Amino acid sequence: MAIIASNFKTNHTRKSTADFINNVNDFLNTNSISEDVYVFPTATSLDTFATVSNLTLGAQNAYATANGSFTGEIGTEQLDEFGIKTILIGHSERRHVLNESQEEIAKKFSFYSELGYKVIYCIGEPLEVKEQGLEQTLEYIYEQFVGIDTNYENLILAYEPVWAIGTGVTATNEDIKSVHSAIKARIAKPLLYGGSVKVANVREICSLDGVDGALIGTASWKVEDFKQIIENTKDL
Ligand SMILES: O=C[C@H](O)COP(=O)(O)O
Repeated sequence: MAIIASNFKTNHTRKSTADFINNVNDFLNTNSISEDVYVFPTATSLDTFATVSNLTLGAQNAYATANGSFTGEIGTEQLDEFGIKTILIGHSERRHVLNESQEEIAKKFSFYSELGYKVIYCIGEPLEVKEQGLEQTLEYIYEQFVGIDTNYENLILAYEPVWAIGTGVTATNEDIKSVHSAIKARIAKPLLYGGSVKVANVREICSLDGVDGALIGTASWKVEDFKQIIENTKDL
């Protein structure tokens, strides 16, 4: 059974997020779909929704704190208000656009894992590393596990090559298989693929050996497309 996750990034309003969640919830409920589905809205659109048990709302990011003086950040006090117990950590845009260091990421991981949060932990290499070959790629990826307890029970991994994110260029099946099998050989955790997953290729990608689901940005933001993605990966 595939795990399907939608990362809204900086898209959707409170209203459109609520419409999206309720629509997906009705879809899962009516069609008795039991895939694990995650939605990561913006922090301002987090809310309490009555959903089926296999639809989970998560935070795209939060600071390693309950509360305090961290301007612009949210902590567990704000997440608790909506019962949010799932978080993305190490996303490529946090690493490469917001310049979060591995040390900060590891600190965040420790904080949220100690609280029992489900963590979707992202790893992936930029283009200049990929061009150096598989060995360098894996070396780069393994550095992203420094300080991370990969035995943590509530851990899901997501391999997202930076060059494939939001570019429309999906990694080839061979690329995905070689990186996934190497990571899987080291870490026995569910492993999602992310990077230009689309309605048309999601089933093929999620059927590959070592791929347990997909973390999707762009192609998941229209609710009809996201429902089609869920439909396309049914019964895998
Ligand atoms: O979190 C999702 C990934 O960054 C993939 O984004 P994308 O589907 O727009 O390439």
